[in-house]
Formats: sequence, structure tokens, C-alpha cells
Amino acid sequence: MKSLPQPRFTSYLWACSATLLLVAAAFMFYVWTEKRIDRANELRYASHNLVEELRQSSDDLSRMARTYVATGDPQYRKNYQEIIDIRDGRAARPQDYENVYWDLVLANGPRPRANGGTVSLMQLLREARLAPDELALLAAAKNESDKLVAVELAAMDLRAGGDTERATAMLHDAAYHQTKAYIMRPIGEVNENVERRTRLQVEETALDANLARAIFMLSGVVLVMLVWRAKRRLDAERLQAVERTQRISRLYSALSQCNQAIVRSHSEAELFERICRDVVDYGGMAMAWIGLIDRDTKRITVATSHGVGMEYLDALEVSLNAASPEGRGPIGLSYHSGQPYWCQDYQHAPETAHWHTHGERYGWASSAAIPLRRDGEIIGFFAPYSSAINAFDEDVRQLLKEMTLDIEFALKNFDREAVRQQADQRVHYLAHYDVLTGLPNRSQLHQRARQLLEQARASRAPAALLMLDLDHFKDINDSLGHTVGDALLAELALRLSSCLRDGDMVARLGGDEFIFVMRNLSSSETSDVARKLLDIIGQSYTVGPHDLRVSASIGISMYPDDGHDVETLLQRADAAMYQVKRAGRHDFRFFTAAMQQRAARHLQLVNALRYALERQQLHVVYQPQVSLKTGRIVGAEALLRWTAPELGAVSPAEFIPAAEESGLIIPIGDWVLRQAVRQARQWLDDGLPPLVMAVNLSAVQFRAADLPHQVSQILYEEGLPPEYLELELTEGVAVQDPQGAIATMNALHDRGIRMSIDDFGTGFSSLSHLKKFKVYKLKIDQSFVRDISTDAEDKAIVSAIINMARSLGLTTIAEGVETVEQLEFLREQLCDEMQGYHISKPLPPQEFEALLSKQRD
Ligand SMILES: Nc1nc2c(ncn2[C@@H]2O[C@H](COP(=O)(O)O[C@H]3[C@@H](O)[C@H](n4cnc5c(=O)[nH]c(N)nc54)O[C@@H]3COP(=O)(O)O)[C@@H](O)[C@H]2O)c(=O)[nH]1
Repeated sequence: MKSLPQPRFTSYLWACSATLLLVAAAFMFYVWTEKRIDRANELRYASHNLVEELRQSSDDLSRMARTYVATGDPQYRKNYQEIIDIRDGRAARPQDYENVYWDLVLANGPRPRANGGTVSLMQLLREARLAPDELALLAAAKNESDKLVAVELAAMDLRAGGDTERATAMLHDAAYHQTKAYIMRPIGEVNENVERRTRLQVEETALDANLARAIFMLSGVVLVMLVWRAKRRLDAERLQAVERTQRISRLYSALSQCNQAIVRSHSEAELFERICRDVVDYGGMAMAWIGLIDRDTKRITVATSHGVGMEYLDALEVSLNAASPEGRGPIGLSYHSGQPYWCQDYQHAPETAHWHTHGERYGWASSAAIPLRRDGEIIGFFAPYSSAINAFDEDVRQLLKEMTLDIEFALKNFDREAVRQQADQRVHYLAHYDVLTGLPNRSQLHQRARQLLEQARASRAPAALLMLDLDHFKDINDSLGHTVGDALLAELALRLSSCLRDGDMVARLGGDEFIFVMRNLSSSETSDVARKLLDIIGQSYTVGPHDLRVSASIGISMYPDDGHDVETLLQRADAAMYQVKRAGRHDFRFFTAAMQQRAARHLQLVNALRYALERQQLHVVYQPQVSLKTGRIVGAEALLRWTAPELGAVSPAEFIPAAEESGLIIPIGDWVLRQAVRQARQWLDDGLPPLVMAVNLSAVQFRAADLPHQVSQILYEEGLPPEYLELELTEGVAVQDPQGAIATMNALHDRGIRMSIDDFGTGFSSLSHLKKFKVYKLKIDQSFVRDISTDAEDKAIVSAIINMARSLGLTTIAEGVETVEQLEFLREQLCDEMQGYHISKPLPPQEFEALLSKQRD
């Protein structure tokens, strides 16, 4: 039942003040009426006294006169005259005059003391505000009294004259008494009149006084009641204020808890749970829940709840569909208005009718639905329930709105945090994993490998580190593009991962280089793994329209024999892999101490080579190439020499591979080419017989995309016609990408530049390819030439090469010719040209020039 609103304390204060005024007015009225009664009584008393004085003075005069007549004592006549004088205002009225002059005189002898004032009795009677008729009666009495005075004076004169008898008779005769009676009758009438009138006046005033007293008492009672009620109201309001203060402080502690919840919560679910708990534990709610909108069904699903009666939510049906009853409740209304909905009387509100029966058991008296937004869109509702009607006053509403804003702020922060975490995870992923293959990257490798070695150390078990590098993978990238290369690497990573046991790892170091760390493997088991890897890697890859095959080189180092830390094992596996590469690739090798020395030497060479050009440690020598028909020098092969102060003279057989692997061959090769071209131009300019300058071109140089342009540029800049230059290529340039090699050769050929195949017979050139190569010369490798005088097989090979070349229309040149026997055999076989120590070692330019000059002569 609704309670009537209580008047506030200030209303009581006004009522009290008004009543107090009424009380004061009633009191004053009462005092005034009492004073009026007093005044009426005083008047009655005074009137009565004065009237009595008139009667008494008459009696006193009679007595004085009779006593004088009887005694003849003049004092009585004197007294008589004094009474007359006082009464008529000629003598001052004595002090304490109580009408009875006789009493004053006879008291103790002395004369009554005057009070200083002289006023006649009649004047006093007039001032006594007697009624006019009363004054008229008293004036008549005074007249009669004056007549009697005249009689008494006459009687006293007779006595003074000695006629006592007549004097006495005059004071006792019937006329005397008749006059006396005429005096007394009006005085009596006046006395009665005054008595009656003043009593009436007193009685009337007493009525007023009673009324005033009644009003005073009544208003007093009312005032007391009002003060009492005001006090109760004041107490109630004070209590309310205290309760409100406590409630507000509770609400603020709920808000503070909410803020703490926001700070402490790490997830949306945790935050929702804390908020519901805080609004119940600190905000005075019986139960609270948070529901989230299911976007598909438009229904509300309970995310979290706290408080008593949470079972209510078990069967709760709430939706946003305004067409259904469960969509027209506080949540539905809140959703459609976008505002919080406060239901202050849950059991009687029409909007909660659908849930009355269900909610009755839980004693809900108020409920609210406050929308929760994320990025401005309503995602759910915060729904607190109270067991009190009108629970959501302004303070509570404000609190809940603020809590909701705080929740929304926290949601935004969670979103930001989620984005940040995703970014962090991405950064972490990028920092530790290879994006292309998903394998651990270099930094992760070091970390994981250290852990694996630690475990191996702890279990005193061996471990293997395998460094795997694809052979000629660059060719695939260069010829088919990086997309194809990337796809192949991704497929390769999957294959490699499939070879892993639990606890082992494979990482991509970058490019086509992979590292395996495997525990509990003996050397022979590691060999099996390496073979298996080579086998798996060698199976074909289908990338788009391409059917590709690759091979790999694997270097292996063993823990603890080859090293105790990751860095050492990596270095040693690298050295082993380097040896595989040098030995022709597509194989695996274990690290050995010799490899270590070679690797160290390799590193030393590469480091020194970096500065060889700028420190002018390089120079070119020239070896003559002679026609077997004419015996004349027809060409020169430019051969690079390097003398470094710390290393001495280093053979190109040693430093060229190092320059190729480090990429230094590109600037160095350019430099050699320019030197050789310049020299050829110089000799032409010097008038020496024209010759072809042969320059070795490594496969690395040959694969450079701008090679044809670069060569033409040097020729152009140095002013040498292209027909005077010959590029010596090894068979290897065409192994990986024959089509690309053919295209480059075509481009060089189109620019008029000659090409020869160096070291022919040692590589894998197929004849079908050879036919397509725009080369004009084959250089028979000196390993075949060396023993042609004695080795029948070499003889047969050299003979076959010469015949094959001739059938293809190619010129042949034999290198490494040191003896006349070798020379003779080659001439017999119709080899076209020769080069070797038999004619000359490679010579510095001046010496070569001298040799050439001799030929001119
Ligand atoms: N890419 C480049 N490769 C170069 C360059 N300069 C040299 N090289 C290559 O280095 C390898 C070793 O060369 P080098 O030590 O200069 O040896 C050459 C000759 O000195 C040697 N030769 C010549 N005649 C004889 C002989 O009668 N006996 C004998 N024992 N050796 C002889 O043969 C090498 C020439 O080889 P080739 O080039 O195959 O004709 C070597 O592979 C060079 O190619 C360079 O500038 N760039």
C-alpha cells in the first residue's frame, strides 16, 4: 500500500510559528482580559470606597457634632471642621485615609499626616468614572449632607452658646434623621449600582478571559502537538538524511567497487560478474544480471548474475521483438527508446505483467533495464532488481547510469586491449616465427635450440643439429619468380615438419636455409634422418603449372662432440654443409676438424677479399692461346691474381669459389672484365696483332640479369669491338635453368660477343642443350689433356670431344698442354687451338706484349 507523503519539517516549522503567534496572541488577549477584570474590580473597589467615604464622612460629622454637643470639647468641633475641609478639598487628604476619619483622630492622638494633595471628594467621585446617573445621585446625597452640615453647625453654635438641650435636640430630631436618610439612600443606590455594574463588567470580561484562556490553552496544546510532531518529523528527516548519506556513501562505494572491477577485470565476463556482485553487495540491490543480445534470434541471453533469486533467470524469456509479450517488458522498452527503463512497482506495472506470476515468488518490487553499448550500439542490458518499491530514486538512477558508462568505457578498453594484444601477438609471432612457412625463425631457433641442448645435457643424451640448404634455389626464384619460390618453400616446410618427432624442432633461418635440432640421435640415426630428408625434399613439387624438383645439401654437427652451444654447432653444421656444396651438392656430411680449418680459411679469405679491390691487391695475367694450324697466338686468357699482405699470393682456384659464395665475384668479375677489355684495346692501339681476349665468367656473374648490358657497356666504354672478346662459361651456368642460360647467351650473341664452354667434359651439359647454346668454342678440360700421352681413355675422350665439336660446328681448344706429346696428339686429332705451359705460363701484360711482339716480327 502506498503511504501518504509526509509533510516536510519546514511545513511543521511554519505551522508551529503560526500556532506560536496564536498562542502569544491568545495569551496577550487573556492577560488583557485579566487586566480588564482587575481594572473593573479596582474601579468597583475605588467607587465603593469613595461612595463609602461620602457616607462615612457624613457619619463622622454627625458623631463629631453630637460629641461636641455632648461634651463641649472644642476639639470635636475642630475635627468636625477638618473632616469638612478634607471632604471639600480645602485640606490635604491624610495619609492612609481609610474613610474613617474618626479612627485616625482617635488612634493615638496625633493629627493625621497630610499626603500633600488637596482634592474634593466629589472631584474624586467624578474621576472614578462613575456613571452620570450615579454621580447625580451622589451629588444629591452630598447636597443633603451639606444641608445636614448646616444643621450640625447650628447645633454646635447653640452648644457653644450654652444651649445644650436645643443643640442635642437638633441632632436627634426627625428632620435630622430624615435628612440623614436622604443622604444614605442615594449612596446605597449608587453602591448597589456600582456593585452591579462592575460585577457585570467583571463577569463579561471574565467570559473574555475564559475564552482567551481556552484559546491560549488550546493553541498551546496545538503548539505542543505541533512541536512534538515537528520534532518527530525533524527526527525522521534527520534519520532520512543519515540514511540517505549512508545510502549515497553505499552507492558511491558501489561505484568505487565498479571502478575497481573495471581496473581489475581482465575479461568482459569477469567484469560483468564483478559489476553484478558490486551492485548487490554495495548498491543495495537484491539481484542483478547482465544479458546480451543474440543478434540472430533477437533474444536476450543471461551472461552473468548475482544475488538472491537468481533461479528466476533460469526460465526467463526476454526478447527485443515488440510483437511478443516478452519483448514489451522493461528491456524491450529500453531497447526501443535507447534509454534506461525504471520499473518502480514491479508487481503492479503493466509492462512487467508478463512476468508477474513468475517474479512474485522472488519478491521483486522494482526493476530496471539499462542499455549497455559498445561503439554506440546496444549489445545488452544491465538489469538490477530490488525488493523495495521505488528503489530507483534519482541517486540510484544516477549511480546505475554512471556504472553503465563505466562498463561501456571498460568494454572499449577491452576492445582496445584485444586489438593491442592481437598486435602484440602478431609482433611476437613475427619476432619468433617465419611468416611464409610458420616455422620458428632465427631468434626462436636460438631460444628453443638452447632448451633442447639443455635437456640433452641433463639427460646426457646426444643431439644433432642439421643445417639444410636447397641447391640452386635462387635459380627457381630468378626464373619462375618469387611467388613460385615461396610456394615451394611453404610445401617444403610442411614436408620437413612431417619428419619431426615430438620435442624436435625445425626452423627457417631465412631464404632456403633450414635448421633441425633433434635429440637422442646417434650419428647413424642422424644419417638415416638426413637421407630421409633428402629423399622427401627430392620428390616433385607441383606449383601452379610447374612441376619442380629440388635437391638439398645438409651439414650436420653433433652435440656434445662438435660443440656444447648452439652457436658453435650452427657454425660447424654450416662448415659441413659448405663442404657438401663444394663437393657437388645434394648430399649430407658430418662436421670434421678439417672442415673447420677450411671454413676458417674460407672466412679469412672472404674477409680479406672485401678489401682486395680498393687496396689494389688484384692484378690480371694473360696466358696465350695458340692456333695449332699456324702456331700463332690467336688469343689470350685473362687470369686473375691476388696477393694480400697477410695471406701472400692466393690461388684463384681457392679464392674464386669464396668470391662466388660471398657474392664478391660480381664487382671483382666486372673489374677483371674491364681490365682485360682495356688491355686488349691497348694492344690493338699499340699495333700488336689482333687477338681474342678470353675472360672467365663465373656462373654467379652469368646469372646477373643485366649481364649482356653490362658487358656491352664495358666494351663501349673501353672502345673494344665485341668480336675481340670471348666469355668463358662453365657448363654449370646452364644446369639449373637451361632456358634462362640460352636466353642470356642469345642476348650476348646478338651483341656480337663470343662465348666458349670452359672445362668441357667435367660438367653435365647435354648435347641437346649444347646445340642450342650460341657458343663457338669448347675448351677441353686439362684433366683430360694431362694424360692423353699415356691414358687411352683420356685419348678417347679428347678425341670424342673434338669430333663432336666439329660435328656441331664448334672450335676446340685444349688447356693444360705442357708437353710436345700432348701437342702432337691434339694436332693429330685436329684440335684447333691449345693453351698451356708448353707455350707459356700466364704472363703479366708487358711480358705477354713482348711475346706477341716477337710474333709480329
Ligand atoms: N671466374 C673467374 N675465374 C678465374 C679467373 N681467373 C682465374 N680463374 C679460374 O681460377 C681457376 C684457377 O686459375 P689459375 O690458377 O689461373 O689456373 C689457370 C692456369 O694458370 C692453369 N694452366 C694453364 N696452363 C696450364 C698448364 O699447362 N698446366 C697447369 N698445371 N696449369 C695450367 O689453368 C687455369 C686456367 O683454367 P681455365 O680458366 O679453365 O682455362 C681456373 O678455373 C680459372 O678459370 C677470373 O678472373 N674469373
